[in-house]
Amino acid sequence: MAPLLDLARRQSLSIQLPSWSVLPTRDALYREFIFGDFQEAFQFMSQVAVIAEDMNHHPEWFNVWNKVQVTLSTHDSGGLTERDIALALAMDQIVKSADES
Ligand SMILES: C[C@H](O)[C@H](O)[C@H]1CNC2=NC(N)=NC(=O)C2=N1
Repeated sequence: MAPLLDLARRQSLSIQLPSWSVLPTRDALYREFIFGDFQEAFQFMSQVAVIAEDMNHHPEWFNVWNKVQVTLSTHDSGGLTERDIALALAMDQIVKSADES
């Protein structure tokens, strides 16, 4: 079972994951992604799905048209672990690559 992030690591999150926030109500990362349309949003979700399966670490997400609201937490550990950071970074990389293409 992955260990929960320690305080120092939590304090680094705002630097490493500037587009994400830690929810006040639970130990989880949150980001809302906004795309041009549903097709782009779903394409993003499809790309994440492959990575999530590879990592065996899955997002909690909600999609309405061009928006994807993502919450990340490690259920087996009951809160934030390095696995959540890794998946968040992977998601950021997908949209960063898309923005640059
Ligand atoms: C059985 C399976 O390996 C576990 O349930 C994995 C799957 N994906 C997961 N995803 C997340 N976010 N947290 C987990 O603890 C987790 N555990």
